[in-house]
Amino acid sequence: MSLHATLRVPDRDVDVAVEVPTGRTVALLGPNGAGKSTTLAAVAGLIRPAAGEVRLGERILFCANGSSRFIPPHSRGIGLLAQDARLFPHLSVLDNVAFGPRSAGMPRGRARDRARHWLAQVDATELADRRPGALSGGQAQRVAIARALATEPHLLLLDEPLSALDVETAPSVRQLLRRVLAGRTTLLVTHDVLDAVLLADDVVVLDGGRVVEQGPTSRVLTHPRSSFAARIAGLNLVRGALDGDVVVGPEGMRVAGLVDDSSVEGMDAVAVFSPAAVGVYRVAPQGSPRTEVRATVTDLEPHGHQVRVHTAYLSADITPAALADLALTPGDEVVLTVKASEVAIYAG
Ligand SMILES: Nc1ncnc2c1ncn2[C@@H]1O[C@H](COP(=O)(O)OP(=O)(O)OP(=O)(O)O)[C@@H](O)[C@H]1O
Repeated sequence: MSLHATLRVPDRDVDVAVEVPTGRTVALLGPNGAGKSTTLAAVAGLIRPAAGEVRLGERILFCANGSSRFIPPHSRGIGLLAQDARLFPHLSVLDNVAFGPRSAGMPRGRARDRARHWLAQVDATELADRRPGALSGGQAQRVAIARALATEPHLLLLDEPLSALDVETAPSVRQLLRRVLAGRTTLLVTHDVLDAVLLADDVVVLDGGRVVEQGPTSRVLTHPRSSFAARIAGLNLVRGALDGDVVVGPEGMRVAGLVDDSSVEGMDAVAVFSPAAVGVYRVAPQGSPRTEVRATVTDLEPHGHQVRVHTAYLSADITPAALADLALTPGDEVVLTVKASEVAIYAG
């Protein structure tokens, strides 16, 4: 069933429209305070927006446009999975998973059969008799996934489902989610680009309580139009007006590149390029490319086998040997160069 949500929560300055087509997974991405959790909470019915509508299939779950309607969370046909498993400590794993169907009126035996089915789906059959206190974080999250699915919800809401897991456990739970989310209508809040790539068909990027970008995951990450999407995709993005084949960005920064057909002179455009395409120099090199930016190093961080040099607007990846040669530290002035052939320019 598809989700259509338009939500206005003025006291949090959130005003968004989000759609999840039937059987697809949409990731909500964005910086801290962007409005992701607020959007999820409003769809789940945990908060009541001042205006808007939430529709799941043909059913109106919430409406505050003229008429008024508010279906409580437990009657929405929505499964919610939070960061931590939040299992009932006094119930066995089996009864935790059977709890939803039981609450919906299913007889105990059938509810337990259904719970066993879903525990098998998440590779947790052998945990059925344990208490939640005797589970690892990854096991508990598997059980929580089974519990969310056991109610056979029309929509699944996932709020940073892997963020409480350690780095060894997260990949296997991510794989499990990839399996169980296939063909399900799901809205996923995440900070992690891997979750978006591996789990989501489409992404919606929020910033400051507004949708700033949306589209298929692969397009948003290869051709970002928002600085947040560019950052998580590990790309540099300069936004500005197009002047010939140059984007004129903040503080007069000029970045030349290959202009996509859709870009039109004078309109807002973005120049996008990899940090690996950026050269770093103490003094401007002879015969340098047309893009040359003076900048101050703000930070240095390891990045795979390279070092990522951050400045106010751009980042560059250089080898440790080059770093040693340049003897860079934060606060140093550098010249950054980018070849136009490495820069994609398109409408912003
Ligand atoms: N319980 C609350 N009461 C009032 N304002 C809130 C509450 N929770 C969040 N806010 C505010 O609403 C705005 C959106 O926050 P929200 O938690 O939805 O963002 P988020 O994108 O989920 O952020 P994060 O990634 O940090 O979880 C922020 O300005 C935040 O300060």
